[in-house]
Amino acid sequence: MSLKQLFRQPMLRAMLGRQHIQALRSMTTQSDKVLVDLDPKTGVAVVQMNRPPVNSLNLEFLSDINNTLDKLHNDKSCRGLILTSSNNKVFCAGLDIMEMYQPQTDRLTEFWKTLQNVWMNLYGSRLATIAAINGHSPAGGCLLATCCDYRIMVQNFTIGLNETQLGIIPPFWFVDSMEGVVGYRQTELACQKGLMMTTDQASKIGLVDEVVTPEVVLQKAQNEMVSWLKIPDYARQLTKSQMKMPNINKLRARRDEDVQHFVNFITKDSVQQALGFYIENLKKKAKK
Ligand SMILES: CCCCCCCCCC/C=C/CC(=O)SCCNC(=O)CCNC(=O)[C@H](O)C(C)(C)COP(=O)(O)OP(=O)(O)OC[C@H]1O[C@@H](n2cnc3c(N)ncnc32)[C@H](O)[C@@H]1OP(=O)(O)O
Repeated sequence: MSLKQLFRQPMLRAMLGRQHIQALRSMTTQSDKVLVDLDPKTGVAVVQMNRPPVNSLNLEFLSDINNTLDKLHNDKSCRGLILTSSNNKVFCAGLDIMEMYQPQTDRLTEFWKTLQNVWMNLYGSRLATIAAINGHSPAGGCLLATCCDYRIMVQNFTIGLNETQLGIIPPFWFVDSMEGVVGYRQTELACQKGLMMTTDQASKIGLVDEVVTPEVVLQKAQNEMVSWLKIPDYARQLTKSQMKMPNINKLRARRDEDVQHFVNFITKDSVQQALGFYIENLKKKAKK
């Protein structure tokens, strides 16, 4: 959907109002892939991922997400962030597989470093963060959701860290993110088996906090945010940082090693072959 079409959507217009559409327009001049609407009254920013067709995370999109997070973190009026998608079937399809297939090493390295930055920036955000998961959320999409403080997901979609099913290994910080939400045992099951869970299954293990219908997902996220923002920021932020810093420091200490592992792993012939088959199947499935 084009930006013009997006702005014309009655639901979006009603939800945001004229003033916000204006703010959204001015920020989209910086990136049309990440749409931001910061409500000056509440301090809540709705951030819509908008990279058609499926919000897959390539280097440029990740950089845009990172820049958006930086801007919001530097804006003192901003206290909360709701992360969602402009595509009402796919929240985020995870990493752009094309970044990993037959890659140039420099770009692959930059890609992974940027993903690490996004993770640290969102996972450790000073803002109260809520994922309004309005579509499928595999792999890197699930990672973004688990970076947030709270998850509200629309029924009848799927979510999970499915890397092992693709013959790849979820990095330790993907696993740490998941473990922080659902605990060790459920993470072990979910990650080793590469489980893609339905919204209901994810809700049963606590991977999502609320299951809702598509029409109300953003309103529910706004309502939930009100309760988070009733807590004094310093108390909430310090509590969050106390809980999240150990994992962030773990990645900081092993950043270069993690990049090296990723590059070595992805460039293996066997992994390239597996990715090639996977892409072929995705394309076949998309054509059907
Ligand atoms: C010792 C230590 C070693 C460390 C090693 C590290 C290893 C690396 C770890 C990296 C981790 C990876 C995490 C990832 O995120 S990998 C990506 C995983 N994502 C997926 O598998 C999702 C695949 N997509 C889907 O299942 C579906 O597309 C969907 C999201 C459910 C949406 O379905 P849909 O029916 O609405 O859309 P569809 O027709 O399938 O797709 C439309 C077009 O989009 C293309 N596409 C889909 N997903 C991706 C993607 N992730 N990347 C790039 N392109 C994607 C799809 O091919 C269609 O394209 P086209 O129209 O045919 O051109």
